[in-house]
Amino acid sequence: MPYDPTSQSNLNEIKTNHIHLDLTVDFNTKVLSGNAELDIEAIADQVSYIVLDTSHIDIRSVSTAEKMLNFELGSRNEKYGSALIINLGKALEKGNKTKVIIEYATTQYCSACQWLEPSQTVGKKYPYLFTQCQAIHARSLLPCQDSPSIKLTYSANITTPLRAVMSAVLIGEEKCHQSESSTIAAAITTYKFEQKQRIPSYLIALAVGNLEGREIGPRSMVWTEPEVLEAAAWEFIDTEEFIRTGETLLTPYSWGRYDLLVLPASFPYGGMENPCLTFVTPSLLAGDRSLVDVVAHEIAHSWTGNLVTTENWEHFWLNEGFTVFVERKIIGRMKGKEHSEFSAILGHKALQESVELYGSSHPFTALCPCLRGEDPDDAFSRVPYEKGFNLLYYLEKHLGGPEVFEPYLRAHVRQFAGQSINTNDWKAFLYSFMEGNFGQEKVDLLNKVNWDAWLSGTGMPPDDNMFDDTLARACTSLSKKWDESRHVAQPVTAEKTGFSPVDIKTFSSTQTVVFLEKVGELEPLSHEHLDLMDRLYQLTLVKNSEIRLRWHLLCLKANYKKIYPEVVQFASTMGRMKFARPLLRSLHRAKDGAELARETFLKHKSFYHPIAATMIAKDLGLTK
Ligand SMILES: CC/C=C\C/C=C\C[C@@H](O)/C=C/C=C/C=C\[C@@H](O)CCCC(=O)O
Ligand SMILES: [Zn+2]
Repeated sequence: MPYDPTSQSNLNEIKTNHIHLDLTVDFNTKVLSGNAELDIEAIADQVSYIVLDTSHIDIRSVSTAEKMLNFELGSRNEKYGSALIINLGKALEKGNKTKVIIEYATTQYCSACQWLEPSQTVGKKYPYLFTQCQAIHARSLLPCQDSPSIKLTYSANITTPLRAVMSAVLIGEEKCHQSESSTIAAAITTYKFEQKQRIPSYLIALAVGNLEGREIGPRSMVWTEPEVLEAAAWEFIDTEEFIRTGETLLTPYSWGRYDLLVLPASFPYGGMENPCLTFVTPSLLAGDRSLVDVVAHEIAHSWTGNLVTTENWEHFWLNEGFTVFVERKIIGRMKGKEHSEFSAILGHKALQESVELYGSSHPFTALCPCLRGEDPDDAFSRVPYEKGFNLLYYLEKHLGGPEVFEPYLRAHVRQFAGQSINTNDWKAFLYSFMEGNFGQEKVDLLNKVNWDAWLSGTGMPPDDNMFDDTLARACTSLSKKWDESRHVAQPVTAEKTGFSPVDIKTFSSTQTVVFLEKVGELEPLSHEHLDLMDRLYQLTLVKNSEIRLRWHLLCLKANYKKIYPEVVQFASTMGRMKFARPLLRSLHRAKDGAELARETFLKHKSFYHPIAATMIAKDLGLTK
C-alpha cells in the first residue's frame, strides 16, 4: 500500500490510471479553466468515495458520463490544501473502474502557476505562463492524487493564443479563431498532447508563451523566446551526447523526445526534469557551455526519478542522489574522471552548507527525513542530492568499484522502471542483486555498512569519501595566498602582494567558483583586499551566474557595501532560488543590509515564482 504523508488522497483505495485535461488559457484573467477527466480504478473493495488533492482551485462540478456527483471540499490544510471528497453514489469493488469529470478553474493563489506580464519576459511583447509542480504543487494545477506513488498517463488539449508546450509529445494542433485580446493578435489554437508513459503528477508541466523551437539533435529541440533561441541552441549542443552516454551507462532512452525549454529568469530552479521537455533556467546561458552539467543532470532523471520514482518525498534521495550519481558518471565519461570528482568536491561543500544552515542535528539533514505534517519545500536542500550521492559513491567503492556497481545500477533501473519505490525496496534489491551476482562476499560487505547512520542519522555522512582533487589544488593554493596576504601593510597593492590577473587566467569557471568558495571559508578579507581582488580578476563584471553568486556572497560576508547594489540587481532579476535565496539571506545578515533585503524582495515580489516568493518571505522573517 503506498504511503504518502503529504497527500490527502485515499491512496489505499484508489489509483488514477489516466488524466485528460481540456483547458483554456486566459491571459487577461490569468486563469486556466476547463475539465480534468480522471480514469480511476479501485484497489480495495467497497470504495464509495474518491478523495483528491486540490489547492486553491475552484471546483465547479463533478460528474461521470451518466450523472452529476455530490462533492465537498474539506477544510484547508495550510500545507496540503483542501481534499476534494467525491461521493460516487455507489461502491466500487477492487478492479472496478470509473471516469470522473471535474470542471474547475485555477485562481490567483495557485502556487504551481506563474503568470508573467509581457514586461517580465525577454521579448517584452507577450505574456507567459509556466508551471512548476514538484513537490506538491500539481494539486494547484488540477485536482489529482498528488503523490509520486501514483503513476499515470496523461493527455491534454490546451486552447491558447500563444504556443503551448508540455511534458508530453505534441500530437496535433487545431486553429480555432482569432484572439480577441487587445495584446495578443494571434489565432487561438488548441494544442494536443499525449504522455504515453506513466508518470507521477509532479511531472505534469505546461508553458505558454511566444515560443520558438530549433533542432539541436536527432530527438531534441530547444524551445524559448526568439530573442534567446540562438544562444540556447549553441549552449545546449551537447544534449545528444549526454543522452547517448546515459544510454551506454543504463538502458535505452525510453521517452522518445528529449526537448529543452529555456524559461524566463523567474524560473525557480536550475532545471526541472519534466519528461520529454526539461525546463531550464536562462542562467545556464553562460556563453561558454560551462554550466551544462544541469542538462546532464536532467537527462539522468530520465532513468532515475522519471522511470524509477520515489514513493513519497521522504525518499526523495532515490530521485536526486541517484541522479547526481548518474550525472557525474556521464560527466566522467565525457570529460574525464577529474571533472566528475571536482564536481563531487563542489557538491560536498554544498552539502556542508546545507547542514550548517539547518544545524547538524536537524531532522531535515537525514537522508530519509520524516515529512508528516511538513511542507516538502521546507525540507528541500542539497542533502538528498549530495548525501545520497555520497552514499552511492561510498557503496560503489566499498563493493568493488564500477565493475560491480555499474551492472547493479543498470539492473536497478530495469528492476524498478515504471514503479515508485522507497528506501527499503531499494536496499532489498541491492542485497539480492549483490548476492545473486557476486555471492555472499558482497552481502558481508553490505552488512558492514552503517545503514542507520547513513539513512536516518542527521548531519554529515558517517563515512568520508576521498575525491581526486587534481582540479581543486590550484584553487586551494591561490586562496591560501590570499589568506597569507593579510599581513601586507596598506595600501594593499598588486606589487606588494604579487597577485595579478594571470592567477586565474587558466582557471575554468568552476575553478574560479571553488577558489571563491575557499576564500569564503576564511575569515573575511579586508575591503582593500576585496578591492584589489576585483580590480585584478574583474569579478563584479563577470556574467557567469555561479561565479557571480560566490563573489557576491564573499563580499557580503565582509560587509563590503560596494557590492550591495550589484546584489540587489542580481537577486531581483534572477528568480532561481539557488541564487536569489542565499543572496537575499546574506544581504539580510550583512551590516545595514536587512532593510535593503526586505525592500528588494517586497518591491520585486511579483517577479518571483510563487514557490520562490514563499520561501524568500520565510527566509527574511516576513512570514512563518
Ligand atoms: C528530503 C527532501 C524532502 C522533500 C523535498 C522534495 C521536493 C522538493 C521540492 O521543494 C521541489 C524541488 C524541485 C527541484 C527541481 C530541480 C532541482 O534539481 C534544482 C536544484 C537547484 C538548482 O540547481 O537550482
Ligand atoms: Zn534533480
